Amino acid sequence: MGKEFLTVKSREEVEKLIRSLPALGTETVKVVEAIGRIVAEEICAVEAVPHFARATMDGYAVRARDVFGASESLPALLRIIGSVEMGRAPDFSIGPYEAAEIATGGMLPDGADAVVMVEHTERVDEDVIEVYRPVAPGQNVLGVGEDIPAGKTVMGPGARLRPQDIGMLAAVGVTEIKVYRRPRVAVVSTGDEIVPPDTPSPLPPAVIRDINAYVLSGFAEMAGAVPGVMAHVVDDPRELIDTCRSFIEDHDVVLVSGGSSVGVRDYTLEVFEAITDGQVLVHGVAIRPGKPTIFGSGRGKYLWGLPGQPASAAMVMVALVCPFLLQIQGRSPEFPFCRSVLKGFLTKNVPSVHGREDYIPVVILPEKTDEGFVRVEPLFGRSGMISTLSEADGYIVIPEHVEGLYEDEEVKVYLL
Ligand SMILES: Nc1nc2c(c(=O)[nH]1)N[C@H]1C(S)=C(S)[C@@H](COP(=O)(O)OP(=O)(O)OC[C@H]3O[C@@H](n4cnc5c(N)ncnc54)[C@H](O)[C@@H]3O)O[C@H]1N2
Ligand code: MOO
Repeated sequence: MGKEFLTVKSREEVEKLIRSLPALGTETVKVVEAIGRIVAEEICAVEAVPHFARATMDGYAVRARDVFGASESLPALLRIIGSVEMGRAPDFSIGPYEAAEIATGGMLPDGADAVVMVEHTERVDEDVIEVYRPVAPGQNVLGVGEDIPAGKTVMGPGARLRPQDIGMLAAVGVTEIKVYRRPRVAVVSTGDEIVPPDTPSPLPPAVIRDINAYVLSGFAEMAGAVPGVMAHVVDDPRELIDTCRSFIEDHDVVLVSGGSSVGVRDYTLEVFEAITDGQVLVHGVAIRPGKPTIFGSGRGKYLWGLPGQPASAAMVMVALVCPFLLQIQGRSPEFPFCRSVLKGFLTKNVPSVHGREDYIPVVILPEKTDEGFVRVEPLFGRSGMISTLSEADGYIVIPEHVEGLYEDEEVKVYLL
């Protein structure tokens, strides 16, 4: 394969390719350690939650028919026959015109079908209460299986576990769960001009501190991957091949930034061909920034070559690499990647070229329109700048065949 972009693909074509990739595999983990993980099995509730009728208010367990029509002027009189202990099944049952003290979460005694709140009663003496309000059957009670019916599927493959889902699993007694394996991602920055961030000031001339390794690793972690090694190699094909070969041994994915273009010192393509036995699936994508993106796979491992310009590399992460990382974790990804989506109106015209999908950083202005919609200010920084992205709240996407957007046009903002 030559050094030209022989196979520039549309973003949709690359998306289709990514969506066809299998998940890496599964592992069983403790539920308490599973926050953010993607579920790989179906979990059913073996028993109902709760498995007994529980009070949802502090008060008295009663038979609803005994307090029917009760009021301030005509209270119902009930005899107290006991007190429900928390965590224990009552050893008595409620008969006609009887009641038992019960706290929120207590088990309803047999015979009772409702709870009257303590504030709607008055103690007449040791054994008798007056009830001033009626209750309907089931009122102030959580019935058997009302939270989770027995046999219900509580979680299925592809779900991302949030704290509330961990709680659901705890409620049904599931303490271990099969999840998809998280990809381990190594990041390699290339370029003779790149020095580590801890290089003290004043920097020698013609060098810059490594930005991309940190940006790429951070995005990979946001997409659920395990950040692995970060390294820098100079522009030497042998060294890049050796580094990638060694990293791919104990990582699933290697991201290489820089050297993806067609310059004489751009070796990434050669490296990919050597490592993936020629399985370079993508060399060039019709997105801006990010055209010189390379993607290859072989023997269940993946290599991405990203443009060196920091803003370009970051945009390729959100447009393609983060969705890819979700796909191989068994989660059907959204394209592009973001934390959430917001709609708003543009404050300015945004030019775009036909034939490439454009990713443009934006800020959300603090003041809203009269109708309460957010105003979206495009940032026209250059790809070589990191400050634009750091300032941005998110980005907008202009489709491939649209030549720009107008001021006041409605846009979707992908928040980061
Ligand atoms: N004649 C042409 N020149 C360039 C073209 C083109 O089409 N024709 N495309 C430009 C675009 S757009 C991009 S993007 C870059 C892609 O270049 P490479 O992927 O080969 O990346 P490099 O040349 O290695 O680096 C580009 C730029 O980014 C800086 N860089 C690289 N790595 C890092 C890092 N880890 N941290 C911070 N900055 C980094 C590097 O110093 C360069 O300034 O090519 C354009 N040129
Ligand atoms: O194509 Mo470059 O990736 O715009 O910045």
